[in-house]
Amino acid sequence: MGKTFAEKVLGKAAGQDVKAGQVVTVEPHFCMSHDNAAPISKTFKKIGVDKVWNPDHLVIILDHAVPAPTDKHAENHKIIREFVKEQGIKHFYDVNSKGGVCHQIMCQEGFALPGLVMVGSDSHTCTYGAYGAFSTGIGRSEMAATWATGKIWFRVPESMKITVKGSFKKGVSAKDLILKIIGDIKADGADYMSVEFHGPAISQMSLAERMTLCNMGIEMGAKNAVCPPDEKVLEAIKDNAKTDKWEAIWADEDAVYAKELEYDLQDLEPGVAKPHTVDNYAPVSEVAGTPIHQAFLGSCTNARIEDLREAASILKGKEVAVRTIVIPASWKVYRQAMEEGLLDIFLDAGCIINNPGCGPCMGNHEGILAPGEVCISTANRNFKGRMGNKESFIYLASPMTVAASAIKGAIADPREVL
Ligand SMILES: CC(C)[C@H](C(=O)O)[C@@H](O)C(=O)O
Ligand code: SF4
Repeated sequence: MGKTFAEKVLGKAAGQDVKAGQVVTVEPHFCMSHDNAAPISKTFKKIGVDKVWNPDHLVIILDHAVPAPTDKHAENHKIIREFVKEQGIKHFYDVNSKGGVCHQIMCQEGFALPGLVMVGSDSHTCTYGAYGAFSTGIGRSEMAATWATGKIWFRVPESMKITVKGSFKKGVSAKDLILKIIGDIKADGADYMSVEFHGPAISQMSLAERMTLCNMGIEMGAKNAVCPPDEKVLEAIKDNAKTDKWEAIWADEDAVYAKELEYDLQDLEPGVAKPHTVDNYAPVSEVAGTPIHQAFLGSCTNARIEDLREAASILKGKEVAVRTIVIPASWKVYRQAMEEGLLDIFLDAGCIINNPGCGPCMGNHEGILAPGEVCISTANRNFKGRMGNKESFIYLASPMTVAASAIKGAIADPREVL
């Protein structure tokens, strides 16, 4: 009987033949933390060991509130810098022009690699599945213990196979697909499962699109989400892989799945997640005309160069009707957008551009909403209070839908402006 991706990768890491349901202990390859490395370092100290098991396996990226918006944030960053120095951690991305949103940096800088087991103290660590890694978010105490021991246990997850065929129609993108899937199976539809994306449409997708899909795996409860490590992945990592310990691993043809779903992109239209849950799906046509006060084009879900290009294609030569905040996923993306003239398009349209980081995605700074305000956002969560105020409303959508809505001042179908 064939094996799933999760069974193969965790089996390899554990050095034994494993099946879903079995518990394994493995050494994760990279352990990612962001601003929460400060509380993790405090827990780590309490464990009673002086040094992390291997500083080269730790990656720390400041992104959640950068530059520090309050003295509390500044103190956190200071604690992290001291810890990084004390432990000799070389993979540290401080508040400078090499950084950006943690998940973007992990993929862009060659940490996300096929067949690696990776953990992060952030729920969207599942993003690295776009590069064929088994990657998952863990809690802070668990991260502290992993830093100390170099070990973590997992129950090998059951798997869900999502096969996608067809190609995106004009104005429709990977974000519309993942919002639709989550709307169909709901926030707990893939609880503790390894979600594998298969099919010809996935091969056609860029790594940016695959990252958008895998990024939102956690919003349907998945343990991890993953795409095949094909030629596109191998090409992307060939010059910057941070280790040679990776291996292109994929599920067997005859693997056994707990659940199987199929989507045809021909049937897909632009969609949104309505307030206040990510699985509250509606086709954009159903909510078109809803007035908005702010548009946000950013976050680890949708702020790569491909996303910015799509938004710019709609904003070019137009003017936004509401405040529109653009935050490229990293400084590398920022620079590329600058060179391609996209930043000029955004500025000419009246958008503002903030420094790469999480920005207002989880309500830390740079775009908090007022009571009663409505925001359309390319991020991945729309829970009550997520952007800083419990009386505000967030619609999640694709970069194209966000751009079209910014121009209208109300939720709009991008197909009407393209
Ligand atoms: C702050 C962090 C732990 C959190 C997460 O785990 O995802 C955040 O990034 C989010 O998107 O809600
Ligand atoms: S951009 Fe948003 S979702 Fe992504 S890591 Fe930052 S806060 Fe979390």
